[in-house]
Amino acid sequence: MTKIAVIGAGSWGTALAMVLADNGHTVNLWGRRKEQITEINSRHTNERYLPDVLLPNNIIGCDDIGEAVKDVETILLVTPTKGIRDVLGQIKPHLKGPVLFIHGSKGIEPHTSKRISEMIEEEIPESKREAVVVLSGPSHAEEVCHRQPTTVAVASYDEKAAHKVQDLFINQYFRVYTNDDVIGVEIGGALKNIIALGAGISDGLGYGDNAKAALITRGLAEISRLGTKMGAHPLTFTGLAGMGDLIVTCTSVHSRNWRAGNLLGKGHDLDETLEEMGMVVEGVRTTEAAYYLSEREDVDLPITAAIYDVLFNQKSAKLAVDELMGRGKTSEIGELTDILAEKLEEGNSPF
Ligand SMILES: NC(=O)C1=CN([C@@H]2O[C@H](COP(=O)(O)OP(=O)(O)OC[C@H]3O[C@@H](n4cnc5c(N)ncnc54)[C@H](OP(=O)(O)O)[C@@H]3O)[C@@H](O)[C@H]2O)C=CC1
Ligand SMILES: O=C(CO)COP(=O)(O)O
Repeated sequence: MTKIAVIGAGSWGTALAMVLADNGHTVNLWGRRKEQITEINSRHTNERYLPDVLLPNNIIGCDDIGEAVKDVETILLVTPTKGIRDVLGQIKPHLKGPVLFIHGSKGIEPHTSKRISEMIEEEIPESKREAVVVLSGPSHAEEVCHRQPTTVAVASYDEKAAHKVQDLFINQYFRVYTNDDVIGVEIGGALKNIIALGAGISDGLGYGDNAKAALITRGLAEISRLGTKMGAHPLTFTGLAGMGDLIVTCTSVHSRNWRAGNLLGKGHDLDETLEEMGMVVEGVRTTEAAYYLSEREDVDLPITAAIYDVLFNQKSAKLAVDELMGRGKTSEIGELTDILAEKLEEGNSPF
């Protein structure tokens, strides 16, 4: 059994710590608030993030990040994307030998447009990294913490590391698949949050299931286009980190992105919405990042652009939907096949 540091004691960090603890590993769960760590160690609860859940005794709360990562061979990062570089900076001075880095966060950094694995590679010297593995898929913490059947993908360029992480997490309620498409798994997990905001907006406006199915499907089309252009395997988007996570995030009341979108669709502005949520809504910053990626990669992302205007340019949600529906005529898969043809012509086959 292994000793693992989980960095981020929010809903997802705590739920993943529970999976690891159920598998017999000792988990140092780091959070930045002393009172939360005292609660985890004395009452074995994390009421703010996972109400009414009893945590296994082999989860040890730490508010000192140096203590949390001391003598561990594996570090799982699960803070919101905006905190990733900061925690990596705090961890770095404490690393003695190479460590296996896993991350379960879903986002892209605005302005740099970096994926989280790229941030890890930038912040942690190669000599201190055994490998980087991404964990993503349709997995609401609220269900995982009740040990409800859940599936995820773990992706790494290092096949052995992906299998190691599969072995760390897999159990009877948490089934883990490996994948070697790091770009696809990260892009799918991050961009589905934008589409979930859109699904929430659509529901908030009172539109029905047809509109939601359209958003999920055409959302998947634009995620696949951007991801494939960036070097992902297009089939990854039909899998757990693509279609799987889109379905769960666009249709579940657990989704913070869907709930935030729902408030926006009902007429609340962005500040009111984020204040009401009180938990991370990754889709907001990821919309900004994807908007710029769309320009950089020259890939049309009409739903993302519409949501960008609703979030940052005060466009009314109703007008954004009207404009999306009134766009010029296009074919369903033509743009993706053009991207694939271009890749093949350049000798950059994603297959
Ligand atoms: N919740 C879920 O079901 C899932 C979430 N994810 C992803 O996991 C990541 C974390 O989400 P989740 O756990 O749900 O978020 P929560 O909002 O539930 O919790 C966020 C946690 O991160 C801490 N935190 C916030 N900002 C920073 C920062 N700048 N530096 C360090 N720590 C910080 C918070 O601390 P404090 O309490 O002190 O504010 C809190 O412990 C996100 O990228 C999300 O997309 C992925 C799959 C499922
Ligand atoms: O990623 C998630 C489920 O797979 C969680 O989504 P939210 O951040 O929208 O709650």
